[in-house]
Amino acid sequence: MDNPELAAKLMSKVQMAKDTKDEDKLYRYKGVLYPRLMCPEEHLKVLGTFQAREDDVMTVAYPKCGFNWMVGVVKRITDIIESTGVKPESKGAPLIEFMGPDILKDLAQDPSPRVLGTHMHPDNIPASFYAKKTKMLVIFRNPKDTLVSYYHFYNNNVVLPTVQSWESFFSDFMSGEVCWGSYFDHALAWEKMMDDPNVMIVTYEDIKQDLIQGIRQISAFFGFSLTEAQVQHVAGESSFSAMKARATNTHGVMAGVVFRKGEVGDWRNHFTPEQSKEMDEAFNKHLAGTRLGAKLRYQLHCQ
Ligand SMILES: Nc1ncnc2c1ncn2[C@@H]1O[C@H](COP(=O)(O)OS(=O)(=O)O)[C@@H](OP(=O)(O)O)[C@H]1O
Repeated sequence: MDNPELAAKLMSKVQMAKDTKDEDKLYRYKGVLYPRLMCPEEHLKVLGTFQAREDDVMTVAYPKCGFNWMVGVVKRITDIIESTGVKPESKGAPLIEFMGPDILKDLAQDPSPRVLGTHMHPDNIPASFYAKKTKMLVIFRNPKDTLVSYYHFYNNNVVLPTVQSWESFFSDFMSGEVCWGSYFDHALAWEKMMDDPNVMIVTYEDIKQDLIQGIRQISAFFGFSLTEAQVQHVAGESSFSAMKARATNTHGVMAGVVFRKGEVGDWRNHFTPEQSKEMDEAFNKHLAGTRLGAKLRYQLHCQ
């Protein structure tokens, strides 16, 4: 793995998970479930004091919406900036809620631009990101594929409890009883920020359809100017197969857990007609008529 410190840390979490009972793996903080081994309460408690910078490069996503993909893209873009002499090295896992007080202290010394990320609900992102007007790239994904990806993630990730059944996970997801809370709560909160010039919302499905255009938009949003050849290079390095091939280096023991299938529409292999209808109704109830709902092109990808 590129980062031996991160590799060792991930390995130690895996070991700890093996010694932890399933019922102890999650806990609730302010009403929302979180994975205890990755972000214990002391991590969440110090988040409020996080000092963001105006030039932090921030990626935000509800779990399983394509966070690692976008972080991969952003890292490739900042690597290019680095190699032109603007930026020295960047560190491994960028989720601020996984860091804890010591790593956060070190991070304060890191040179800009820092590549950061979070799965936190927008209301729980440290206030300094909003105060500093830090640019935030948000990736969303259709809820049916998000649910399927999350189901496999729970089952393959030792830090999370194994789910009892597909049916029970389906119902937990629908009621928001999963880590980081309800998909719909996150979506509705971002919907309110669609006009914020410091927020850019993209969808997994649109980026999958046109990665090159996505990279052009993302680099322009963060104020990085790439040549067309550099855009093509980043795209080549950010395809699912390229990222999966590098995953043992970039994600250590989590490689196979994070880079699973990388497709649009896998929900068709999992959902019963009744579950599909239930999700359609939930989507209509929460997101029909919203701009984020339209952006997700639900009818195209989920019906
Ligand atoms: N390069 C690329 N192209 C297409 N798809 C990709 C890519 N990288 C990751 N993925 C897929 O994204 C899903 C994981 O989402 P996250 O990274 O948000 O998961 S996490 O919550 O941060 O663990 C997960 O989706 P599923 O395969 O459907 O489970 C990954 O395979």
